[in-house]
Amino acid sequence: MSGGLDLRCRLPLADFALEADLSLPGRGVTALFGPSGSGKTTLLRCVAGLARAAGRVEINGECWQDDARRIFLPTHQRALGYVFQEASLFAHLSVKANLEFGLKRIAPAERKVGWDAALELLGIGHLLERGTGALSGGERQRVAIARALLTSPRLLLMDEPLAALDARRKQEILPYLERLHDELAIPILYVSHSPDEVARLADHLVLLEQGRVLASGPIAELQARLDLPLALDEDAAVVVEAQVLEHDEAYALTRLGLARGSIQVTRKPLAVGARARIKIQARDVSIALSADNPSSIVNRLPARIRGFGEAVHPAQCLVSLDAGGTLLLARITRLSRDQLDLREGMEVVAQIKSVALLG
Ligand SMILES: Nc1ncnc2c1ncn2[C@@H]1O[C@H](COP(=O)(O)OP(=O)(O)OP(=O)(O)O)[C@@H](O)[C@H]1O
Repeated sequence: MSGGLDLRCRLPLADFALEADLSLPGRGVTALFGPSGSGKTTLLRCVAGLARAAGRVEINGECWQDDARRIFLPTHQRALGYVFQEASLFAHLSVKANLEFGLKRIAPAERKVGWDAALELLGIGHLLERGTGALSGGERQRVAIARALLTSPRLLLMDEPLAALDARRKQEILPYLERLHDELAIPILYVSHSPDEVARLADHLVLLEQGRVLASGPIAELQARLDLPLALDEDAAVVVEAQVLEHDEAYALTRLGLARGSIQVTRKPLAVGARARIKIQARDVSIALSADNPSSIVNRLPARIRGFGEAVHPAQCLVSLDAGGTLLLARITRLSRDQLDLREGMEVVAQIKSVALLG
């Protein structure tokens, strides 16, 4: 395999065994998601060479481990950046000196992320002369990420980088992480417990359970699957990539284009043509048999029923829908399903009551 991340890791520990075979995209953010103790950190440690799993680790054509060929690069020979929950900066050095430490590890000819680019991406140019003790938690984390980037990694490992921050700081730092995602070609493996973070940042999702891969795939596909725990969450939702088509100033609405068709959201300060990631919760999607009936719901998309699943509450069921290539999840009552006589393959209208713009 030349492109992408090829991870085959087997690591038996005392009461736990990691067994992961993953082929992941070579760019963008892959989120590792799963309950506490499912093996997320252990997998990152195996990729970093900090834990000695059996198997193979190949990053966009660069081999870091292949037992069959007796290759095992020690961590310091793997071009990776590792960002932890708590930023591990050198306390006695200024921000600038911390960053220079990252940069100096790489010969100038091999640098892929320049000094100015890293400062700009993380918005930390004004902090250079500060001591690390004079930084907020969010600033510390941005400096730690910039330091990791200055080592020009071929892979960035992030283990719950926002977990130690309060809600406000999290919101403050998320836009910077989104920029990394949009502007860098470096793939990111991102461990998180937070469905919100995952929805905002991830392109690809790996669900882990007890050391095994429950599912791996594009985020929208996994979120719409009825056989995975994600669909059972009270806040179950799908993310949808959309594009700003136009603004309707008279009604203060913005129209977003989907794979096919479009939806309208309250006026957003976005340029026409800009990409927008939106989240549609299962509880906000209802189903009608046709679009003929007048309704106050603005967003109504023709859709085909892909299947039904059980919901947590026995009064409800889940419906997976394909609205012209956009996958949606609806949570409706079983009573409505039977009264409307909904069946797999049926053409219906998905009515979307509310859409959240992420970011
Ligand atoms: N060195 C070790 N020796 C024995 N068991 C270990 C070792 N390291 C981790 N484990 C066990 O492996 C399992 C997976 O741990 P890991 O930290 O990878 O999970 P996680 O999904 O990252 O969890 P969390 O979300 O709580 O951080 C746990 O049961 C843990 O106790």
